[in-house]
Amino acid sequence: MKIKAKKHDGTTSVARTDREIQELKQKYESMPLENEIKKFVDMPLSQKTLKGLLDSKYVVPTEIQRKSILTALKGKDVMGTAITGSGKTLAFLIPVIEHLYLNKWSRTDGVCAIVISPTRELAYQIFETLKRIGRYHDFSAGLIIGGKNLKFERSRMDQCNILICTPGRLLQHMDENPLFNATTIEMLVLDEADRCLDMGFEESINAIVEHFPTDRQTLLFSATQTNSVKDIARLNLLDPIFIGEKSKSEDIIPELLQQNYVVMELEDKITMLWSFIKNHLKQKIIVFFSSCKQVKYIFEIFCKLRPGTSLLALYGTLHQDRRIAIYNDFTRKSNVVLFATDIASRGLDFPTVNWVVQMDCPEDAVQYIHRAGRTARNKARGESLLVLTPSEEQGMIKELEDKNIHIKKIHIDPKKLFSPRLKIEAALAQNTELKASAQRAFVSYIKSIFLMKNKKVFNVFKLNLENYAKSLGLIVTPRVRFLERLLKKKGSEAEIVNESNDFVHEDSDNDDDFLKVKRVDHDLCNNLDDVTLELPKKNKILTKAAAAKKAIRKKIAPNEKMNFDDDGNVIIDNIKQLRSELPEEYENKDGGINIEIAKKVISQEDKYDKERFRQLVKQRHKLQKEKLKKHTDENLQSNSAESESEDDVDLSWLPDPDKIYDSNRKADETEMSLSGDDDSEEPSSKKAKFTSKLTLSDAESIAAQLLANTV
Ligand SMILES: Nc1ncnc2c1ncn2[C@@H]1O[C@H](COP(=O)(O)OP(=O)(O)OP(=O)(O)O)[C@@H](O)[C@H]1O
Repeated sequence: MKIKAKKHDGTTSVARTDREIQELKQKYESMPLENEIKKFVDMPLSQKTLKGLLDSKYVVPTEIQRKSILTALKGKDVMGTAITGSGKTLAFLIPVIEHLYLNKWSRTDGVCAIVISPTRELAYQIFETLKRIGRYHDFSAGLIIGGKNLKFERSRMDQCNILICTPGRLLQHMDENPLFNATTIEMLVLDEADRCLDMGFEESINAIVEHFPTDRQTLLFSATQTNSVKDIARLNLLDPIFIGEKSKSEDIIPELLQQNYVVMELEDKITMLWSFIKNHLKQKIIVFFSSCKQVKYIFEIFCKLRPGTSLLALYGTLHQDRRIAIYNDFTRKSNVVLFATDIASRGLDFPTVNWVVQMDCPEDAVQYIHRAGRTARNKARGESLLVLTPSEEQGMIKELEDKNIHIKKIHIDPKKLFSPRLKIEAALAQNTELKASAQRAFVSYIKSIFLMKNKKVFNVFKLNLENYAKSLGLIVTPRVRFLERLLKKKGSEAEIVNESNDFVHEDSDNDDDFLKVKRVDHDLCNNLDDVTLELPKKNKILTKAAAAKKAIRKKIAPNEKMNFDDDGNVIIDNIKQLRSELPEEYENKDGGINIEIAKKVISQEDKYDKERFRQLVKQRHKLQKEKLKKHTDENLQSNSAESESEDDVDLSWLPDPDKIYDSNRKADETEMSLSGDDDSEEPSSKKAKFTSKLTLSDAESIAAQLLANTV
């Protein structure tokens, strides 16, 4: 009975799914108009999707969702632009889920949709949203980002129906993973499309798109526009539908975002930031800097000074797991300050951020919009503060106004500023690592300014480096070697400024490799998404193998050691001359190593080596024998001399030795027989002095000597 019920249930569920799919397809043919849609339930969406949306408290679609979901469900290509925080993620995730559902995609069918995001954090965030709204569906999804276990991803990738990836990592899998089959892909989504399509990811995206079928559906979303015509051609978009307006400022800046800027000298920025944090202890704040090293240093020093609120830091050189942990930590907390580089500027949706502070002037208006857009999301209030130096003010404000971004200048009450300078100096005096970190931050900021494109805004020679160093707690201004070298080479500041136009900043520990092409082409690097390609070649370390190869290539004969005698003639070592002919022949040949010949050479040389060793052993034995013979001859001579002297002396008056030594005779004989074969090098007379049992002849010779002395 139970089994029957199960079977019965299963059959109905399949039938119900089929029926729902049929109904949805019919609805697609007569899509409701945009203004008829008040809630998600008014859209032709599957029950499972609607349930997922409802669970996540998404009831009323935002404008971009209303427009683009309906268009995308019809299978059209979409280029969607809407202000930051307006809900673009759901605008593409819902059509993706529905496409899989309507086409009855199952786990065994392979990858159907790929969503590409320029940063790992954003990919992670999209993946989390997908998990929430797609929880009632049976598809599988995978997060493919750099810094994660490549092997694990590789083994699971072909079982995923939806992949959320960063471009570099996706390309790596496409190139190296035989399990990955791109021909099944029916949908491609680029989130932050303008960033994905700019020169940093250009080649990666081109290479990725090449693998995909051309009849796929493509959805592009961003808060800022792409170079549309060129990109449409690159991505093979087919009559794309443009959604979103581009000209008015209210279309790119959230309504409830209050935008301010303040002008101050570079050396006052730290004081301002410290005071700002102290005055906003109960708020959630993101502070943007232009380089990892600045973020790292400010985070370290402010942690030491304990401002009285939680501090976090997010930058690209952190380990991926740490990055995700910090992301989650900041999402969860409400009174917290996050110091970040621009990896946090695009797409990240941190709830209820009160303030965005841009400590370093953004590269351009687009970067300004994305940074500022981390607050005032989805019709919430938020404030942004841009900090400019006097030399940056005019150029940057003009650039923003050109994009219809109107921003209010404010002045900070000097009474509200508390300088942490003395505390910072004291902390640096005690901690050399912190001091080194400050020096790195100093240099990386100078580099960032030097490499910025817009020279009307950024001019490194207008900075007061000495005062800036002091504001970081550095008594001595660090040397900026690359500037010194360039000044020496070029002669004038103006020329240097022009030269730096083609490059932008990237962190580096080494002053020598600071010039890097803006935003590396990611297919060239293995799995990272924010690495840069170096232009000048580094001084290569010359390995022994490389030196040997060079010598062979240039036909340089290696040196040979020669020994000379006192007359200046070469000493020829006969043993060393023993060599087989094969190696000589082999050495004279050009070209690489032939393993087979090399083996033969080794075995031949081995024979000669053994022969050489045998001869050496023979020589040694011969020498030992000669030495022994010489020694025995000497002993014999001394014994015969003794016996001659015995004959000359009259010993008849002495007592009979046989009687005296009779008792010991046996032992003496034994002793003699043992020592008789002894080939030790000590003369027997000397040895007798040290033994208590003397031989007969020794005892007699001693007695004779004693007698001679007494006479
Ligand atoms: N229909 C909706 N109802 C309620 N909240 C929504 C709805 N759609 C999106 N949101 C919420 O709005 C916030 C912003 O959404 P999302 O991150 O998708 O914006 P975005 O347009 O992609 O922003 P960005 O341009 O910065 O990437 C999120 O917290 C999301 O949960």
